[in-house]
Amino acid sequence: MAFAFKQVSFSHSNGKEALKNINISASAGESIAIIGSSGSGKTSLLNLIATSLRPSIGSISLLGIDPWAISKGQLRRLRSQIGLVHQAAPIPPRQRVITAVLAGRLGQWPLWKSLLSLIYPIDIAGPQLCLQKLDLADRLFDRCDRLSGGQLQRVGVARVLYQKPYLLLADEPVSAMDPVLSDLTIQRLLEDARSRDACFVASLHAVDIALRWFPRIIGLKDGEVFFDLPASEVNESLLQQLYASERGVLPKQGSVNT
Ligand SMILES: Nc1ncnc2c1ncn2[C@@H]1O[C@H](COP(=O)(O)OP(=O)(O)OP(=O)(O)O)[C@@H](O)[C@H]1O
Repeated sequence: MAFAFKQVSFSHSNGKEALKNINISASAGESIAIIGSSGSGKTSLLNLIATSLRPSIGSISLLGIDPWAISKGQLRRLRSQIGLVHQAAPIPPRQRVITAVLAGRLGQWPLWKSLLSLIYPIDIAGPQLCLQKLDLADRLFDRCDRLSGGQLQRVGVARVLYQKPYLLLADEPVSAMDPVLSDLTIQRLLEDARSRDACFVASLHAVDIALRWFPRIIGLKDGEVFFDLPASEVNESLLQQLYASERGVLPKQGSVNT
């Protein structure tokens, strides 16, 4: 089992309950898209899998391990097997692209190697290959603040491809990309996960991309699992209900991006 949530609820420090009674699990090699309105809990869910957040209630198992019942050293090792593509890549602006990609393995390397990689690129071919897959190899030595939003997002994706985690998570990984690059990037992430039997979970606002590429779709609504279905069973009526606002105002027919 790649991950399992048992009766998990999560509240932010201000008391806002972002997730309620979540019971989901995924096997190695599975690819899942999380969809739902803004504020439905997608980022909170991914951050719980990434161990950036701890459940308020319930339990989580990641790669067969309870992350909150192990030592700090064991948690560090577990985290090195979990890769998260953030909504906005947390990359220092003056950093070179190659250094930003190398950072994917910081958690797997000894301290001396990690520190050295921040000063001197200790591997060039590895990051170059990851960037090549995303059509960005020509920017290897550029500074990150010279890149467009979509290019920077691809650096974040290249970093996780370089990391090769068993749990590959992505929070809106293609939100700043054009349709062609969005498809290419999602395809690359899926190929990478499948080739290593890793579990891939991505949150997406673009429902058409979710349905086109992912075999399993989880719809979150107001912090709860509204549906958890094969993509072939997700229809327009379910999507209308998923995205209906609390005041009952439905998006017009066909306005959901399928
Ligand atoms: N740091 C925080 N402190 C307090 N409340 C938060 C915090 N982060 C998120 N929330 C709240 O938790 C709920 C879930 O937020 P979350 O970011 O998980 O949603 P989301 O589905 O990822 O949204 P989006 O699609 O807009 O990124 C929302 O009501 C949000 O306002």
